[in-house]
This record gives sequence, C-alpha cells and structure tokens, in this order.
Amino acid sequence: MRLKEENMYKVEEETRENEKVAKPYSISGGFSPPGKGVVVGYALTSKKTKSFLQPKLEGLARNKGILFVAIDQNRPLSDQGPFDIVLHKLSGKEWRQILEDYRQTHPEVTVLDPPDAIQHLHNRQSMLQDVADMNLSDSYGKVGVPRQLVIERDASSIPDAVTKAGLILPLVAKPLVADGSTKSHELSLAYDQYSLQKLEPPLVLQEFVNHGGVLFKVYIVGEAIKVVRRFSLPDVSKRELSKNSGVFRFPRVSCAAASADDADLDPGVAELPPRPLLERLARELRRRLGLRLFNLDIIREHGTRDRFYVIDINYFPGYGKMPEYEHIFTGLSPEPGTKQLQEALY
Ligand SMILES: Nc1ncnc2c1ncn2[C@@H]1O[C@H](COP(=O)(O)OP(=O)(O)OP(=O)(O)O)[C@@H](O)[C@H]1O
Ligand SMILES: O=P(O)(O)O[C@H]1[C@H](OP(=O)(O)O)[C@@H](OP(=O)(O)O)[C@@H](O)[C@@H](O)[C@@H]1OP(=O)(O)O
Ligand SMILES: [Mg+2]
Ligand SMILES: [Mg+2]
Repeated sequence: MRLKEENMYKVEEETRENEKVAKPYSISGGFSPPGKGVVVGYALTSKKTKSFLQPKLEGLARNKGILFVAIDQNRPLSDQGPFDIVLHKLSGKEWRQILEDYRQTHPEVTVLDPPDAIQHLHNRQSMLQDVADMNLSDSYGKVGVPRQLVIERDASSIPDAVTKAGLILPLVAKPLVADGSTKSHELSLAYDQYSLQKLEPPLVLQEFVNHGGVLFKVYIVGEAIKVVRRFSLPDVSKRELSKNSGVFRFPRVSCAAASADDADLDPGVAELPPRPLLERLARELRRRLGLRLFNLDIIREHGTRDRFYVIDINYFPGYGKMPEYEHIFTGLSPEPGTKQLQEALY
C-alpha cells in the first residue's frame, strides 16, 4: 500500500466556525505498510485530529502496519485510499451523503460509523430512547434514563407542560440538538419551571438526579470498555430547592480537567458501576445504536447502590483521555474483549 505524493503534506484550513479540518498528511511520515497493512482514512476536525492522533498512537499503529491517512474533503473519496477503514466525525448533510454513497459503492470498506446511526445521537431525545427501551435490570442493578420532556417551540408553554408531565424540579435544560457545536453544550439548571420561559427551545427538560457530584464516563471502542470518574454537578437538597428560584447556566462541569479518579471520595459515591452491568449495557447499546465508537455518561442515584441513569451519549468522544486508548485502538490491549475488537476493526 503506497501513499500518493499529495498525501504527504499538512495544511490546515478553516472551513467553518469551530471546524478546522486537517488537510491530508500521513502520520507515519511516509512509511509504507507491509502487504497486509491496514489503511485508515480519517476525516476529523483538526482539534479532534490533534487529540486523537497522538504520537504514541501513531507509533504503535506504525509498528502494527496500520497507516492513518487524512481524507481530503475536496476530492472524491473513491479517488483516495484505497482504505480498509474510514474513521470520521464531521458535520453537515453533504458530508453524510458522501459517506452514504461511498458505503454503497465500497461495501468492502468499514465506515466507522454509519452516518445515519450517528445522527440518532444528535438529538437528545432519540439519543436516550434505546436505553429507555432496554429497561435493563438484573442482579447487578437497574439502568434507566431521567424523566424528560421535549419543548419544540413556544417557551411560554413550559410551565404548563412541566406540570402536566409531572416532572419534579430541579430540571436540567439541554438544547435538543447535540451536534458538538458550542451551543449544543450550553446547559442550564432550573429551580422553578417559570424561569424556563427565558430559554430558547428546542429544548429537553430533564429531571436532575442527585448523584453525589460524581459521574462515570464509559468509553466504548467496539467490545472494549473503559470507565473513568469525573466531577459533576453537586446534589441539590430539598432545602436548597425551596430557597432558590431561577435558571442558571452552568459550564462544562464534567470535562477532562474534572477527573475525579484520584479524588478522596465517599466510597458509596466513588464505587464504579458493576462491570457486568456496564458490559451488558454497552453490548446492547452497540447493537441497538449500530455504533462502535461512543461514550456514555452514567450516574448513580445518591443513597442507592444500584440505581443508575444514563444522561448523555456522545459519538467519537475525546478518546485521547481514555486510559490505554492507543493500545485499544491498535488492538494490543490485554483488556477482555479486545481481541474481538481487533477482528471487528482490523
Ligand atoms: N439529569 C441529570 N442529573 C444530574 N446531573 C446532570 C443531568 N444531566 C446532566 N447533568 C450534569 O450536567 C453535565 C452536562 O450534561 P450532559 O452530559 O448531558 O451535557 P453535554 O454537553 O452533552 O456533555 P459532553 O461534554 O459529555 O458531551 C453532566 O456532566 C452532569 O454533570
Ligand atoms: O473536549 P473534550 O476533550 O473534553 O472532549 C469532548 C469532545 O470534544 P473533542 O472533539 O475535542 O474530542 C466532544 O466532542 P463534540 O461532541 O464537542 O464534537 C464530546 O464528545 C465530549 O463528550 C468529549 O468529552 P468526553 O466525553 O470525551 O470527556
Ligand atoms: Mg456529557
Ligand atoms: Mg454530550
């Protein structure tokens, strides 16, 4: 497998706000993989390229004959490669169509993941539907989603809609669209339903579940799973709720900088969800969503041992912060289940 000359350079170009796309370059610096090598074409924003394609991943991949090649969005996909795998996270209808067409004409290429399946996660209602339908409950615990209500338009209808639906305050207001834009991450906490009229639909209003201020991020890569702890919003007591009103925008509380893995936490809060429960949840979600690369945020209702809620699912999240991600993506990890991943991916 040889790279074409034009694939050997790197230029960055701003295509739209928040979306810089890395132009073609080979992370392996011109290395040609042996006959049985794997060529992974990638179409990622430059931010994502930087966080995902780190030197360690590049090195391990090179040793395994895996070559990452940037896809040039300005040229037909069929003229590039040939690829064994296409890895992507870009927005836009046009791009989705290009990928769908490519999947039809190149069934031999594994497109991670199918654009339609990814779209399902771009709406905060459909995102959690599969978890709700699954109704997962076994001896290890019960997994559900917080009760929520969609407000498509007309903010003035919110107080009535909340009363009718019987939602219990406080509520987390989230933009209905979760497309990775800055706006889609602008969330608010509402102590009373009247203040929500200030916000702009379309929104999802979700019951806030007290969880001891710590959440679990479950990273999924095919059959491999890794869990990390992150700080989250603190509990809201009944007293606090009765004393407060209003709606408060909050920043990205559970971002990478908010790792709680080394924090001194109450053991009942810090204890990871049981592995068999997460494995079942991940396996079932992978099947229902038709996705292999995603993470989910899951919280444990404070005061319980085994009552869990999934509050968010993200496609192709920040894997650069997933422990051992380089090994998992190159199929070298001793994690249970990774062998199958290797087969699925490579
Ligand atoms: N129902 C809920 N109950 C309690 N806390 C919640 C709930 N929903 C969200 N949160 C808190 O708000 C934070 C952001 O919510 P969410 O994960 O839905 O947003 P996001 O912008 O999609 O996040 P990400 O950056 O993971 O994509 C969570 O990390 C958690 O701290
Ligand atoms: O910004 P971070 O590094 O925290 O990573 C976040 C990632 O941004 P990135 O594109 O830079 O990877 C986000 O992607 P977009 O939806 O905004 O496209 C989203 O997937 C978050 O869930 C990730 O946080 P994580 O869930 O992995 O902690
Ligand atoms: Mg989240
Ligand atoms: Mg999210």
